[in-house]
Amino acid sequence: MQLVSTIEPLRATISEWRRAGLRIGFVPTMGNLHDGHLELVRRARETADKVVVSIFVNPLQFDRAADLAAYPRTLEQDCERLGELAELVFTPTPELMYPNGQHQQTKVSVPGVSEVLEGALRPGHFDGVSTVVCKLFNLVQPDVACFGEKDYQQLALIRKMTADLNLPVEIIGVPTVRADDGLALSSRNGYLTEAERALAPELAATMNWLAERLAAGERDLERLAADGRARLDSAGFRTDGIDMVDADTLTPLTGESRAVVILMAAFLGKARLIDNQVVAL
Ligand SMILES: Nc1ncnc2c1ncn2[C@@H]1O[C@H](COP(=O)(O)OP(=O)(O)OP(=O)(O)O)[C@@H](O)[C@H]1O
Ligand SMILES: CC(C)(CO)[C@@H](O)C(=O)[O-]
Ligand code: BAL
Repeated sequence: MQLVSTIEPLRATISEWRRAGLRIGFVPTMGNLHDGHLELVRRARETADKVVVSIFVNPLQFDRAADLAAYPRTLEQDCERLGELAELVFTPTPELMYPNGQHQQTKVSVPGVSEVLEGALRPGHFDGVSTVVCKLFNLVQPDVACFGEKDYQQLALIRKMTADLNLPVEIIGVPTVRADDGLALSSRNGYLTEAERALAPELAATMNWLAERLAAGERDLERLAADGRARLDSAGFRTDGIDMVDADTLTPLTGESRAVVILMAAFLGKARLIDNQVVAL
């Protein structure tokens, strides 16, 4: 596996692969790789000849400075975990990605989806995500890119950006990888104390409970969200958001809606955990 941190050798390798007619798969990450990330890499492998993984803790998408400072950076361990699963790992610095500083950077902003739900809770977050992913797509020039369904709204944002800008990249969504007790794998799980980690599966359990009630025909969404919030808060979480919206449009349910997505976000100690589940209507 080739480790590259500047643009010139990245472009040289990509050009060589493209000239040889090889199909390039891409998995953007912020590092601290776990089995969820490896599943994305395996999925990319299935469809591509060469796989590129980027590891970049993108300052543009952090709305809290403390969150950015604390974010785990474990490059050596990440490269060991990847082994030969990827041909190239791209690890740019913030200076390389934003040479004129973050304020002077041209931004990509996806209307609608970037502003609601998680976008309203984390101002500027999704503009940071769409901007960095667009730049990474231009650098890596992948045929296909894999994103986790765990970040449901992010996946919707990337799909819309790719379609709206006619980017020649196929986007694949990969189902959430979970620990045996149901907790969605996340780099931020590492912030949990042992006691908090034992409590953490309650987030998925509460989500499943809401999903069952929806599947059984309950439609009072305000009541469901309030019940979910009460259950999480009494278990020791600080609920940040529980939303139930149209799974295709991320807007309020209508008579036309085919499925609802439950979007959960809650703080547990220092960690902000998210999860989601789609329920057919
Ligand atoms: N449990 C998981 N299952 C499947 N995909 C995942 C999982 N966790 C993260 N991903 C995906 O991996 C990609 C990189 O995500 P990222 O590096 O932010 O990891 P993360 O574990 O979600 O970290 P964070 O705690 O910051 O959210 C994204 O497409 C994300 O959706
Ligand atoms: C897609 C991404 C790598 C962009 O920085 C990030 O938002 C993530 O890790 O999900
Ligand atoms: N996994 C989404 C990236 C973030 O939380 O900043």
